[in-house]
Amino acid sequence: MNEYVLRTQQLTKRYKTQSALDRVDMTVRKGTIYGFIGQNGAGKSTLMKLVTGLAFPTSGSIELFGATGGAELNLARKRMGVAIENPALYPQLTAAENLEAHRLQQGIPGKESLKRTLDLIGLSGTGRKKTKNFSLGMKQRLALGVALLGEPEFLILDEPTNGLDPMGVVEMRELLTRLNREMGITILISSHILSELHLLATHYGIIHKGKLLEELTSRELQERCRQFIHIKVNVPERAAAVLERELATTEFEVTADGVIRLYAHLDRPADVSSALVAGGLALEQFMPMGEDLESYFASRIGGGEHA
Ligand SMILES: Nc1ncnc2c1ncn2[C@@H]1O[C@H](COP(=O)(O)OP(=O)(O)OP(=O)(O)O)[C@@H](O)[C@H]1O
Repeated sequence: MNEYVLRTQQLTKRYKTQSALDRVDMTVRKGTIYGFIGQNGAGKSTLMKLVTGLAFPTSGSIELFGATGGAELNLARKRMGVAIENPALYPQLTAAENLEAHRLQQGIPGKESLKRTLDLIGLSGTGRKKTKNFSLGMKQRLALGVALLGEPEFLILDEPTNGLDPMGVVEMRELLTRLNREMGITILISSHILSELHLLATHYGIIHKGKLLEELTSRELQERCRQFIHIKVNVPERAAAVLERELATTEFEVTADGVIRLYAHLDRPADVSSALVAGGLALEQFMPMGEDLESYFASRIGGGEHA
């Protein structure tokens, strides 16, 4: 899919001497869920504020639905729903009353959007319960509801899973997945925890100290975090033949230095080593390896320190 919802070019924001965003080229394609990952202070909120018009760039450009500036860009912003930082929820009001207050503030016609939105965010059963008595997960979903009132094509969500318990994270993930798959809404979502966006995001951008270090698809991330058994033997070609013949697998690769990475039989390491030894091979190294998501993230931003 090559239609862009958002593209930034060399987008830069400086606060006095502090550089919050440094020449960021970001691309969000239509229909995707873009996970924007970075530690606290990395620049995630700053980018979102620039895109939504809550702050102005020092330099660089923003293209939203093909619009690049002035009135055209402001018009394009109307196709966007936004939840950045703490949402302005009124604690004394119910979920429906909160939505109604925001509907009026945003000038969205028609009350019918209230019921539809409440159903969508799973809060239609909360009746007279005041928002102050909601769980954090419910408050986050209500904030999402506010962003959904204007039936946006593009949602920008700043850390909507922040502070949620694992169940809350799953609920938010399911809801966002539904919005994306069933309603075709493109989503830009930030988090400082990569694994929270796992199973949700289709694309990732990793930001560190204001610089976008990398953009990659979830498939590329999966490949990079793939688990394998690292095998070093005296005769790699014979080991390859043993794996194919005795363990009926071709899911391995032999690296240039003769190390085998076996991606299958990860749950049966004893069977693998026995087969190799029975094939007359001497095992020099044999260990499970691979990065998990968080260590991949740490290795990327660790590298960024020296960039
Ligand atoms: N209004 C401001 N004035 C001065 N510096 C700011 C301002 N807003 C942000 N910054 C600085 O810009 C940098 C990026 O901040 P930003 O809020 O974008 O990070 P973030 O990735 O969203 O992190 P967090 O999750 O903590 O919000 C930080 O160093 C921050 O201190």
